[in-house]
Amino acid sequence: MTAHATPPPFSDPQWRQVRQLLGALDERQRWWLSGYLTATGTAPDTAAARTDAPHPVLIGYGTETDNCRQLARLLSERCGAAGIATEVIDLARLRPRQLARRDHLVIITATHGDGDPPEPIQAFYQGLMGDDAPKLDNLKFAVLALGDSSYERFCVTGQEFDQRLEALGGERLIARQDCDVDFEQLARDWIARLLEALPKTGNTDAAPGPSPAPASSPFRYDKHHPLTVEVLVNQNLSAADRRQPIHHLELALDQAIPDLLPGDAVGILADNPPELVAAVLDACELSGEQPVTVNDDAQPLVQALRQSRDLTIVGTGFLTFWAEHSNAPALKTLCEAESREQRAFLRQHQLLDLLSQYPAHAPAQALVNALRPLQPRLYDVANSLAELDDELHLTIKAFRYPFRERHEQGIASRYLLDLQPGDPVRLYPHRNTRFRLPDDDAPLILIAEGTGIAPYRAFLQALSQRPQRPPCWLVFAEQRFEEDFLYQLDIQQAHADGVLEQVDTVFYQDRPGASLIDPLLNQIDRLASWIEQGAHLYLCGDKGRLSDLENSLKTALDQRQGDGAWKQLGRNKRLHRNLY
Ligand SMILES: Cc1cc2nc3c(=O)[nH]c(=O)nc-3n(C[C@H](O)[C@H](O)[C@H](O)COP(=O)(O)O)c2cc1C
Repeated sequence: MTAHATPPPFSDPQWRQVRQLLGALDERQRWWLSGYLTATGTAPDTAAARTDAPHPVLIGYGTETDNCRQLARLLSERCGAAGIATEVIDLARLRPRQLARRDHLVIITATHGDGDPPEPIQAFYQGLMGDDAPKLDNLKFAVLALGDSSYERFCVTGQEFDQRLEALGGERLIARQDCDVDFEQLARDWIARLLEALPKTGNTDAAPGPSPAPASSPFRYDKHHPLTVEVLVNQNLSAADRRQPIHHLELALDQAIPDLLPGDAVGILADNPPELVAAVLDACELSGEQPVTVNDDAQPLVQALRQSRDLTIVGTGFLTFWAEHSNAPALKTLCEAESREQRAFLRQHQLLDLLSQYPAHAPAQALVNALRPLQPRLYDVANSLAELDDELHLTIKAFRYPFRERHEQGIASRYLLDLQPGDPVRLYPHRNTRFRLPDDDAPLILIAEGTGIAPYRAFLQALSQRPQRPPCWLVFAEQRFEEDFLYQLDIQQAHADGVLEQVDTVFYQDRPGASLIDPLLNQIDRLASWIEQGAHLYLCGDKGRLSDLENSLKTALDQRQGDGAWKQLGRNKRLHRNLY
C-alpha cells in the first residue's frame, strides 16, 4: 500500500483498479486497510523482495504496545503524500544484513522492560549490536525514540540504534528525537522535518492527504476511539486474604470485535480513583466543573482528571510547570539541575506529594496540558471469541508497590478490581500476532506463571473445537493449590476431555524451594522429544521468572540437542513469549 517505487508491482489494469478503489475510500478506511494488510501479513516482506528499482525508504518499527507501528504508518502516509516511496516493516522481521543493500532507513522504536528493546525485536537488536553487523557506509538514517521519562533508562533503545548506525558507517539524516509518553506532537514535528531530508520520487499517493488523526489500526476501535462495554461478572479467583488478589472479569460485548483471536489482548482505558481526583482538585483549589479541552473535546475538569490525565507519575515537563507556578526556590534549582537529578527527585514524588509540598495555583487548562496523558494498560483476553462472541474475559492481578513510607496500588488493576456489574469500561483490541496458535497440528507446550494462564484458557477453548487436536502440555505455577489454582475447573475439564494431554503444576508456598522449571527438567526427555516433533513452546507471565526459566531451558536443551537448538526454535517461529 505504501510502496510507490516505479513501476508499481501491478499490471496496468490492476493498477487502475487499485487507484479506483483507493479513490473511493475515505481517509479512515484507507488507514484501516493499510493497517489490516500489515497486520495480516498480506503485504509482502518487501525488504526481502529485491528489484533493480531504487529502494524506497525503509521504515522499521520496534513496538510492544503499538505506538511505534502507528507512527510508522503515519510517517508512511505523510511520505506517500509528499512523493516519497516507503516500505514499512516490523524490525522483528528484518535481519541487520538486509540493511547493507539499503540507502535510507528510518527506525521508530520504543524502549521496554528496564531499558530493553521491545521483546519482538531482540534478535534484530542483538544482530545490529553484535560483531557480525554489516558495514553501512551507504546508509542514510534517522531514529525516532519513544519512551517514558519516569524510567531510569529513558529512550535508550532508540539512542543505542542511533549511535550504532553511525558507528557502522551510516550518515544521520536529521537528529534523533526522544519522545516521552505525550509523544504525538513531537513525533509529528519530527516527521515534518524528516520529510525535507528524504528523497522524493515525484509520485504522490493517489488519495491520502495529511490528517491530524493517528495512523491506522487493524480494528475499528483504538485508544483514541475506544469501545465501551459493560461489566457482567467480577469474581475473586484467589484467596480472600491474598495481598495481591487475582480476579476474573467478564464483560458484555454488544458489538462484535472482528478478528480478535486467542493470544490477543485489549487495551484498558482505566479511570483514576475518585478520591485521587478530589485530592488533586483540592490541592490545586480548583473546581471540577471548570471547562477544559482534551484532544479537541470540551469537558469538565473533573472528567479530564478522571479519564485522561496521569495523576500519579510526574514528568519533567510538569516539574517545570509547577516550579513556575509555585515559585518554590527548591523546585527552580531542581529544574536547572541535570535531568538525572530531576528523575531521581521524581521517583520519590508522586503528583500529590509535589502539589502538597509546594502549594500553588494554576489555571485548569494549563494544569491539564502539563499533566502526562494516562496510559492504557494491556490485558490478555482469557476466552476464545469463536466460542462466545458476546463476552470478553480478563484475568486481573492487583498491583501493589511500596512508595516512600506507604503502599500504593496500580491505577489500572485497582480500577478493574473495583468494578461492579453494570459499570462501563472503555477498551480497544490489541493484536498479538506472535502469540497465536499454529494453524497445523504441531504439539503445544504452554508454560504459565500466575495470570499468564489467561491466554491459555482462550487457547484451550479454541482447541476444544478443533476436530484434530494437537498434543498439549500445560505447566502452571502459582502460590497455593487450595487458593490460587486459577481456572482449576477449566483446566481439569480440558484434561478430562483430552484437550490437555498433560498438566503439571507448581505451588511455591506449598513446596518451598520449588520452581516452575522443575516439571520440565524432570521430564527433559519428553520435552526434547516434543520439540523434535515440531512443538511450539509458549511462555506467558512474570518476565523475571520466565526469563530465568528460559535461560535454564536453553542450557538443558542445547546440552541434549546440540548448541543452537534453542536458537533454532526461535528462528523457526516456534518460541512465543508474552512476558510482563
Ligand atoms: C512494561 C514497560 C516498560 C517500559 N520500560 C521503559 C524503559 O525502560 N525506558 C523508557 O524510556 N520507556 C519505557 N517504557 C515506555 C514505552 O517505551 C512507551 O510507552 C512507548 O510509547 C511504547 O511504545 P510501543 O507502544 O510502540 O511499544 C516502558 C513501557 C512499558 C509498558
